[in-house]
Amino acid sequence: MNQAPSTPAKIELGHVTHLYLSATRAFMAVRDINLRVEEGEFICLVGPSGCGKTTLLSIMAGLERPTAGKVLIDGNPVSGTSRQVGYMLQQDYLFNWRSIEDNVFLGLDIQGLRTKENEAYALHLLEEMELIDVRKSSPMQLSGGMRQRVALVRTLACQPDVLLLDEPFSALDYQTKLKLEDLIFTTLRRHKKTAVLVTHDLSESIAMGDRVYILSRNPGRINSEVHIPAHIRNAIPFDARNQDGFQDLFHRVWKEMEVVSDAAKGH
Ligand SMILES: Nc1ncnc2c1ncn2[C@@H]1O[C@H](COP(=O)(O)OP(=O)(O)OP(=O)(O)O)[C@@H](O)[C@H]1O
Repeated sequence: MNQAPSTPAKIELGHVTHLYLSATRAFMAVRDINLRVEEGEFICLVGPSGCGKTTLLSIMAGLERPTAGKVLIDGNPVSGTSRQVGYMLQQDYLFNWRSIEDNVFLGLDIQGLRTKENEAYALHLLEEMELIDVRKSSPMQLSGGMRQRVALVRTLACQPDVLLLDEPFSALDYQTKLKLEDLIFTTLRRHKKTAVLVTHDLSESIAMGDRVYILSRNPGRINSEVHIPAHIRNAIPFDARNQDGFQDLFHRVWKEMEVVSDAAKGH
């Protein structure tokens, strides 16, 4: 992770500004965002509602083209969606009339990647996620946590290098969320993925991330960046929360959030 600055970052945003334009107004969602995510890093974006977290993920995914600034993956400009980047959302978007396996294979079909080899890889992922026994079931028969695991398998089956995760745990009960955090963390590490997680849960951001960016809003800007020490970032999220220094980091991020939230209210 300590690469020379000349090495292209896995993801780089340089002076990114984005305006949403409508017939009557131009709204600046984010302004002058600079960030670098190295290969294999896991970074988290936190900040008050409306600070532009989802906008930044959409820009990284190539779904939105920024009004100004550069967006690079491996040093190459992002000009649209690519199979190199996987996107996972709070909602799982599974089709209830298709089996779990067929939902996963559909992801491969859409990307034009349906080969015997990739099907076998998808089944291997279903096995890793302890879903192989339910592969012929309908998503309707699964719990919320299982459905999110299927959504993750569908994303990983296309073998993206980069995973963009937009509040993937927020619709789950607390226990399921903690288990899924651990599973996703270990899976992404094992497969050496680069990840960007958007979350409102500060504890989750510290437990999962190598670094946490705290954004302010109106317009969205990076307010600060917190580096998570190795003994916390290398522990699985559940254990990370019990490591020395975790509470201090939580207070630090909490205080930063208060600053940006007060600023947004005009205090
Ligand atoms: N398509 C759009 N058209 C106009 N404004 C938009 C559009 N999408 C987002 N916005 C505005 O841009 C700002 C940033 O939105 P965004 O969804 O990126 O924030 P967020 O930090 O992800 O919010 P939340 O935490 O509530 O999900 C908000 O003020 C939002 O209302």
